[in-house]
Amino acid sequence: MAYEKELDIALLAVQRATLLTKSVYTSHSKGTLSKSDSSPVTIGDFGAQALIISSILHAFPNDEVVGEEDADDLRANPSLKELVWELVQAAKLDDSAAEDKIGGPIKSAEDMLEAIDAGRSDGGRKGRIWALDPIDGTKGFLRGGQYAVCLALMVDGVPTVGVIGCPNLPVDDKTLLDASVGIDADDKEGKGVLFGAVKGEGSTSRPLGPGALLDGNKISMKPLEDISQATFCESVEAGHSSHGDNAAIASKLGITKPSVRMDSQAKYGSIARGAGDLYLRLPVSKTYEEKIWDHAAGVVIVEEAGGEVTDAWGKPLDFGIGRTLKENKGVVAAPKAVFSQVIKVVKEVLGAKQ
Ligand SMILES: Nc1ncnc2c1ncn2[C@@H]1O[C@H](COP(=O)(O)O)[C@@H](OP(=O)(O)O)[C@H]1O
Ligand SMILES: [Mg+2]
Ligand SMILES: [Mg+2]
Ligand SMILES: [Mg+2]
Repeated sequence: MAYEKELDIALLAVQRATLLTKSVYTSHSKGTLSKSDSSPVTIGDFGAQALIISSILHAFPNDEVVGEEDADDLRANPSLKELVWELVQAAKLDDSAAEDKIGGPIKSAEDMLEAIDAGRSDGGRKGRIWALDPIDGTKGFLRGGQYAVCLALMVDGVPTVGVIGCPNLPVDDKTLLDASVGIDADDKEGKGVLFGAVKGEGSTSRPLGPGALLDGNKISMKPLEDISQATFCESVEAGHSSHGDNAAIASKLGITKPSVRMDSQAKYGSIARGAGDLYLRLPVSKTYEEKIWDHAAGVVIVEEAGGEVTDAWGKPLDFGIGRTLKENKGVVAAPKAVFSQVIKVVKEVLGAKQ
């Protein structure tokens, strides 16, 4: 299989990072800071970014990484740095051969900061660049909702390998989406899924536990004969995606089921395994640029499960122009068979607002 080693390392790296995020999820103190754009970041985000970048650079020392976070706040705040360092030291895979493949423990707190800062690549159209979202859906993570640890390898600007770890999603691929999946989520018995995909090779899911070492189950989007029967998902946060526009689109498509709101790229994983059908992310702000790490992994997983993903105007997402998708607005994902029907209505709704 193409990119077998990359997928293997990415699965193990995400697996290990979720050990850390799960311990923060259930802890009272999440060390939350507010970033310059006033979005939240926690000790879980920093710790997961350190672990994953150190895994990737151990296996592929010449690759670049575009990571969401940087270590400035930790360098300025020694006690916060110490908290993250304790978490990072505690996150270890049970299987020692697997742990060795991703380089074993990080050696020192300074190495940890350097690993976090190795995510400062500007991205681009040439070569091998990983896009990393150490915790996607940080607001969900803080609220007790869904969140995801997301990693993708882009080759010459094209998302080629994608891995998403969702500690709070039901492990069973057959669990259909309803409102309960998105709210009051936990990682108890029967929860935790690891999605993986390689371009041209299909998408899989497996249990997030020690499951990174098992073969994945093939997943695919649900065949949808009648679009009015579709279940669509969208962000919980109304500031991230326009609930009003999404609802207008659903209604024009004849969809009567209420939307399923959930945080993070758990939405991409869910529709890829047929638990829901459509993902609508209609822009709220005219100036916001979607970040490549919020979509790269999800796009490979949905495309390889039989879906199509474009922006809200039907334009292909361009991951090769830097850290953001600045030439795109919004995101729409749907099964190939109904994609043109969906995008036509999305354009009508957006066009009416111009
Ligand atoms: N105005 C905005 N429009 C769209 N997305 C936004 C946004 N502000 C923040 N985001 C992004 O929305 C992501 C979460 O998406 P969702 O709503 O689907 O859970 C955040 O990822 P992080 O949580 O990794 O910061 C953040 O990058
Ligand atoms: Mg963030
Ligand atoms: Mg994100
Ligand atoms: Mg994030």
